Amino acid sequence: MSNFSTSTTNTEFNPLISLNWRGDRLELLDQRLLPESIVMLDLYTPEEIWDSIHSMKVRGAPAIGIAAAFGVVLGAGQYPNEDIAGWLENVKKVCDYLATSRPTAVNLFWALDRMYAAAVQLSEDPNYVSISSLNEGLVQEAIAIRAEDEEVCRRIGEHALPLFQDGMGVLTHCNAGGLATAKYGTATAPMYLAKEQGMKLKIFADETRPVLQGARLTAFELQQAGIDVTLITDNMAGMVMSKGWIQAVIVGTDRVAANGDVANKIGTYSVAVLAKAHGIPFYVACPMSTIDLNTPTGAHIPIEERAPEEVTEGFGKRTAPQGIKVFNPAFDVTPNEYVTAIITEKGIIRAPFDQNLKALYSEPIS
Ligand SMILES: CSC[C@H]1O[C@H](OP(=O)(O)O)[C@H](O)[C@@H]1O
Repeated sequence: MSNFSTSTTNTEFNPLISLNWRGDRLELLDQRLLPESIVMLDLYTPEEIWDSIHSMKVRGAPAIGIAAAFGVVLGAGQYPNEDIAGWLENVKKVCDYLATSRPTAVNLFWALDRMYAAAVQLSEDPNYVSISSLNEGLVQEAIAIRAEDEEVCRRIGEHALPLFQDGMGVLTHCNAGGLATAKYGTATAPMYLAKEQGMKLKIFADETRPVLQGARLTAFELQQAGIDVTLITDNMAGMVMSKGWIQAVIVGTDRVAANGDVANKIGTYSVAVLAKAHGIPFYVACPMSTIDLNTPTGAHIPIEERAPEEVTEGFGKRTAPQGIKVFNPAFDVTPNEYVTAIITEKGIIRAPFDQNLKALYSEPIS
C-alpha cells in the first residue's frame, strides 16, 4: 500500500466529481472503494498520482489525463531552485515518469504532451519572473484541461442526445461516466442531458468484469442521479438485446485509431458484435483528445494486461484454483465496421472513418 497522505471521507461527495485541485494537492476519489465507501485521497506527489492511475484509484481516459496533468504540477513544484533549464528538464522527467502509469488511454499522453508544451512556452516567456510563476502557469494549464473536459463532455451529450428517444433502452459497458471524466462522462453525457430534459431512457449497465466498473461505478452514479438503470452481468447482453429491450448501445473509449477502430474496456468488442447481429446501433462517445491519428489501426493500440488477481480474487475471495493461468487484458479493440458512429464535441462522425476523422481536425468546432 502506498504511503498515502491522510484520506478524508468527503461529506459533500458529488458522484460526478472525482477529482479537485486544492492548491497544494489533488483531492481524488478512490474509485476502487465505490460504491461501499466514499473516500477522498489527498495526493501531494507525482508518485502518488502515478500509483493512483496505475492501481485505478482514478480511471477512465479523460480522468487519467486530468490526474496526470496535476501530477506534472506537483512534480514541477518540487524543483528546488531558480534554474529555468533545470526546471524544464525536471518537468520532462515527471511527464516521462507519469507516462509509464498505464499504456492504453491516449488521453494520458495527450495531457502530458500538452503540459510539457505549456512548460516550454512558459520557460521561453521574455517576461519571466520566477520559477514559482512558471509553476503557476502549469497550474492554470492543468485547471484548463479539467475545465475544458467538463465543457467537452457536455457538448458530446448535446450532439448525442438526438440519437435517443423517450423510452428507449440503452446498453452501456464499463464506466464512461462522470467518474471517468471531469463531469457528465462521455457515454453517460446524453443520459444526464436526457434526464435534465425529462426524457426517460432505460439504461442497462453491464457489470464489466473483472474490475466491475459498470456495477460499482455506472450503476452507482446513474442511480445517484435518479436515472433508470438496470444492472446486468456481461453474459446477459445478448439476451436483453434478443428480447428487444435495447434500441442503442453507447460506450466510451480509451483510444480511437485513425481508421476508426476503437479500444475500450474488455468485453466491448463482444457487445459490438452482438449489437450488429441484432441490428442495434453501436455508438462510441469520446472527446477529440481520445482520437489518435498517429495510431493507424486498432492493431497498433497497446493493450494493457493487468494482474491475474483482478480475475481470481476480485470479489475479495479466491474464485479460481491457486496458480491457474490467467489472461487479463484490460481492453479489446472493436473494428470500425462494427461502429455506427463516433460522437465527439465537434459532432457525429460516421464511416468512412479514416477520412472523416482526419476532416475533424480541419473544421472549426460547431
Ligand atoms: C470516458 S473513458 C472511459 C473508459 O475508460 C475505462 O477504462 P478503465 O476503467 O480501465 O480506465 C473504460 O474503457 C471506459 O470506456
